[in-house]
Amino acid sequence: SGTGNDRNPYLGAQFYATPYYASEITTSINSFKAAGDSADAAKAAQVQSVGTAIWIDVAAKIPNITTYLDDALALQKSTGQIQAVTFVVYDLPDRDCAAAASNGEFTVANDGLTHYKAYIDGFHAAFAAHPDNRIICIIEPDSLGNLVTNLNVPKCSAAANTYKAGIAYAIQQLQFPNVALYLDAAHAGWLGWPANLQPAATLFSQVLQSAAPATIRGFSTNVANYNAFHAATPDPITQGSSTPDEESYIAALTPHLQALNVPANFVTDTGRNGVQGIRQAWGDWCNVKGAGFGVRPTTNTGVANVDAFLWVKPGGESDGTSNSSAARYDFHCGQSDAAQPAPEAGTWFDAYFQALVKNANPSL
Ligand SMILES: O=[N+]([O-])c1ccc(O[C@@H]2O[C@H](CO)[C@@H](O[C@@H]3O[C@H](CO)[C@@H](O[C@@H]4O[C@H](CO)[C@@H](O)[C@H](O)[C@H]4O)[C@H](O)[C@H]3O)[C@H](O)[C@H]2O)cc1
Ligand SMILES: [Mg+2]
Repeated sequence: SGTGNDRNPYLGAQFYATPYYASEITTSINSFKAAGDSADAAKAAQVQSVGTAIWIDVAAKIPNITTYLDDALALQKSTGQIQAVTFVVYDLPDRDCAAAASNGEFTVANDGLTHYKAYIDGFHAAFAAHPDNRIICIIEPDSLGNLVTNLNVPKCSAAANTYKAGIAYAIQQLQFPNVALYLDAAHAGWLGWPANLQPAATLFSQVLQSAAPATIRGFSTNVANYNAFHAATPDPITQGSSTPDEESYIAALTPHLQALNVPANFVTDTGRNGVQGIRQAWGDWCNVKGAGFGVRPTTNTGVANVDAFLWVKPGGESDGTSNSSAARYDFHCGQSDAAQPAPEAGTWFDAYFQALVKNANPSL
């Protein structure tokens, strides 16, 4: 199809490290230094050069796309190395419909699809002006997962058509020779269950048919989650599942996608999966205590149809507030395995970042 979806976009490229994440980390470097912990301060400094995805979670951040692409282009020219820049498209109306922590700015009731299309048009314009960058988009984490398992949640069922139309529009508008798209496929503990697997593949296929002839590179898994890619021994919480890790989930999903002629390449988030056995239940997702940075971004995944391990969720940015009186409080963020006190989703959680550094596996 002559777009960036025809090949692994990360091959031969550096994983672009954003100045923004580096600046957030400076806060924690200073915390380590203030505690006289120079060793961990040095480890934290290493993380400043690890590539993470850039979450465009509000329309006000659309100008950032150009800022980062210009910065990455300058870096390409000065180093002679291609910089793969990964964005997360994350602003659907009634976003995060089965939770409360990451509710977005648009609603279906308030003409959300119109606003969402304008948001996507902002990506289109920025990408059209940057033909020399290597660009990847992770499209709408959790969204289709919610349409597979949470249509019983009124907010999800009411938003279903808007999610599908919005995602199809995004796929159509983000077709460029230098852009690769990965649609979010949740994770092993969410859609890996036999009851969810075929419905997920069918839904992905339907969305792609509505976007045709526009296409994607494949799917992202484990975004903002903690699952092992390859678990030496299954985490107890996965008891009874035939897909106890991301590798087995991807292996199980792939034939369902191939049967529907849907591209079956993947990227998996390893940004917070260095430590297993830390969750009380597989559904626990909020600021899980004991988590550590996982395998650094690489194309050496060991699996032919897994293009790369990425750090999609920037470790250290909160999953959600633990303040039970806050508007966006979600009870998962107040559970026994959730680190507390935690700030609002997306804001810097210094203590959590410090723990990710200490618990990193492989170690920093
Ligand atoms: O034995 N069996 O055969 C069997 C069969 C079916 C079973 O049921 C399955 O159980 C699973 C595990 O509880 C559930 O998975 C959880 O679903 C939640 C949404 O509902 C997800 O939460 C999201 O997480 C995101 C970050 O990942 C956040 O960004 C986002 O804000 C947040 O909302 C959890 O990750 C995810 O782990 C499935 O729905 C459910 O169908 C269970 C057993
Ligand atoms: Mg979230």
